[in-house]
Amino acid sequence: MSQQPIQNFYKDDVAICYGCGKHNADGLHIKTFWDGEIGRSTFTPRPEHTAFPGFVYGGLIASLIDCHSIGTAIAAAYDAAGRAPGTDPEITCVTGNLNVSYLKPTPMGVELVLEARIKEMGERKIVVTCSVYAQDVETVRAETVAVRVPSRMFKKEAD
Ligand SMILES: CCCCC/C=C\C/C=C\C/C=C\C/C=C\CCCC(=O)SCCNC(=O)CCNC(=O)[C@H](O)C(C)(C)COP(=O)(O)OP(=O)(O)OC[C@H]1O[C@@H](n2cnc3c(N)ncnc32)[C@H](O)[C@@H]1OP(=O)(O)O
Repeated sequence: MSQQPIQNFYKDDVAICYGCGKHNADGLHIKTFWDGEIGRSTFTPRPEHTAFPGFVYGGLIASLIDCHSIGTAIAAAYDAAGRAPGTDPEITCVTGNLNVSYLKPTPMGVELVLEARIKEMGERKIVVTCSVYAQDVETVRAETVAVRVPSRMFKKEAD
């Protein structure tokens, strides 16, 4: 298991994502630990993440899956290239597709565990599956298409 989450290696000037940017003070700070096979993450929803009494808002869960799956794709892509995370040239992905199945209501008040795996590793397209567990019960399952993009693609012209 990597000691540091992949998000620690995102470049400072772009690490402002609401879900996982270390420089977004109001963000969720989702962290992905990749062990070469599985990307793992944990998150304990706060009261403001409630959907209805006692249960977690599905949009919050989709956000957790989104950034964790993209983080898993990026970590796995560095691995597949035989490179240490964060080394140049930077590997960056965006979400092309996010498909979430809510299997059971997800309870508030417990730590959620996310496990993500690589289903397909292409040149540009990386397909990631992800399950969310609450007290060892799988409540949500998702499949995400991560698409590799040039890391400077979305930078502002002035930068
Ligand atoms: C929104 C800006 C984000 C900018 C980020 C940039 C830098 C950040 C740098 C470091 C940060 C590090 C990590 C990122 C941190 C957080 C991630 C948060 C996740 C998000 O919150 S991110 C926001 C939501 N996200 C978007 O805002 C995407 C808008 N969109 C586009 O920018 C294009 O639409 C794009 C690039 C997706 C594709 O455009 P394209 O022209 O490059 O793609 P192309 O046709 O060449 O396809 C190549 C292969 O991807 C497959 N493919 C393409 N699109 C697909 C789709 N929609 N569904 C399923 N598969 C798809 C094809 O089937 C083909 O597959 P194959 O190779 O197998 O043939």
